[in-house]
Amino acid sequence: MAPTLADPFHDSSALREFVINQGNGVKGLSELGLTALPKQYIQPLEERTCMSNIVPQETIPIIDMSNWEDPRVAKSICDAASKWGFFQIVNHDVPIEVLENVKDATYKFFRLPAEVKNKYSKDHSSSNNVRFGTSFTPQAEKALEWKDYLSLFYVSEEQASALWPSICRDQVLDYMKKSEVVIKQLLKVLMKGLNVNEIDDTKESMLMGSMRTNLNYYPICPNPELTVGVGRHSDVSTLTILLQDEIGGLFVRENEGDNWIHVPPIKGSLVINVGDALQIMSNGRYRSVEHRVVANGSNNRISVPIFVNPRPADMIGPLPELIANGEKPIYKQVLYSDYVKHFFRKAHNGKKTVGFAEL
Ligand SMILES: COc1cc(/C=C/C(=O)SCCNC(=O)CCNC(=O)[C@H](O)C(C)(C)COP(=O)(O)OP(=O)(O)OC[C@H]2O[C@@H](n3cnc4c(N)ncnc43)[C@H](O)[C@@H]2OP(=O)(O)O)ccc1O
Ligand SMILES: O=C(O)CCC(=O)C(=O)O
Ligand SMILES: [Fe+2]
Repeated sequence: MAPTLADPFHDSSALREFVINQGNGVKGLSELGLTALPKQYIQPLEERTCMSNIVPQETIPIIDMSNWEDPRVAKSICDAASKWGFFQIVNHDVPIEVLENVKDATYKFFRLPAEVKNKYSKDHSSSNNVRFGTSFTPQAEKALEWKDYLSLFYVSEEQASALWPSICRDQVLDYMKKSEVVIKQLLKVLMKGLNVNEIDDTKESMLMGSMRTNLNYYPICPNPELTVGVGRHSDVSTLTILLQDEIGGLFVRENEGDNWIHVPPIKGSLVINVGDALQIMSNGRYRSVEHRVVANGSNNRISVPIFVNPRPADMIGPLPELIANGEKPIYKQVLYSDYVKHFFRKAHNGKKTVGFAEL
């Protein structure tokens, strides 16, 4: 039964019950028509987005992928990965219908009744490879985040057929499959920029041996200025390929300072960012940069990142080619699954995860 509107979630166990245990998520909270944000979502002042720190005149690079092998295009990709850690690509090979279909499928999944979505929650899912959840790591967070998600770890078509929700399975598989071409193009260019001219099977596994797609849903929020959609973090991936809708709200940190730059939605584009695994493998030459998502008081927003990762059992560290060239390693070898577990066991705290691999 839904709680009444007069201070319905003063008691945190009632909030947990409604949002997490019953699978209503923040979408369910939003649809109750609350007039004030429950206190559990109020972020400390320093974590809220302050408009005076937004630099409206700055923008991350927009790169046309139609001539990706042209040395000037390749240079702009490597420069963007070193300077910004973020860029948008246009004229890539992922068909627009594939992108529209996965966005439609995302809405369809989140419109399912709570009890159906809840079959995929941490407590009910038959596999760790499919997880419906809310916030980031609710058990470790002092303040919750205003986001629900479905996370799908790809093992095989057979496993996806058996375990993934049928309402979005084919559209997510198609998006992942069609994105592989551009992922390989980007990795080829980025490796060449490090003088790594051959990507053999071992290297390919380390760069893109496992993939996870998240469907993110950020519902309308009663007091968006008091909370966040996603707190400051860097991704633990090699690369992230992010599809966002037309609403906007993703911000990227500029040069480790206090300034944040908006990533404007561009129809048909994909946002690319370097993750911690590539920062570590490139010995810091490519940067995984902090980003965050604001909450929105007027519109629901969705995004669909594909996290391109090493395999959980891979040891990652600075690439041997860089060290053989006389470069001093700044990271040690770490087991990727240890790195990921470290990330998920604590609340979002900016760039601190990479400290786990520092020498
Ligand atoms: C959710 O909001 C997010 C997510 C993000 C994500 C950013 C990324 O870069 S995701 C890419 C992560 N890497 C991978 O997908 C590699 C593949 N990972 C795995 O196969 C496994 O998770 C493992 C690393 C091998 C660990 O397996 P296992 O030993 O069986 O342990 P698990 O129970 O699977 O997980 C350990 C611990 O982490 C939590 N966790 C794992 N995956 C997720 C997930 N996708 N979403 C949420 N939480 C996850 C899990 O709950 C476990 O915690 P316990 O408390 O149960 O110990 C960026 C920003 C966001 O807001
Ligand atoms: O929704 C977005 O724009 C970004 C989400 C994000 O940073 C993530 O899921 O890691
Ligand atoms: Fe992210």
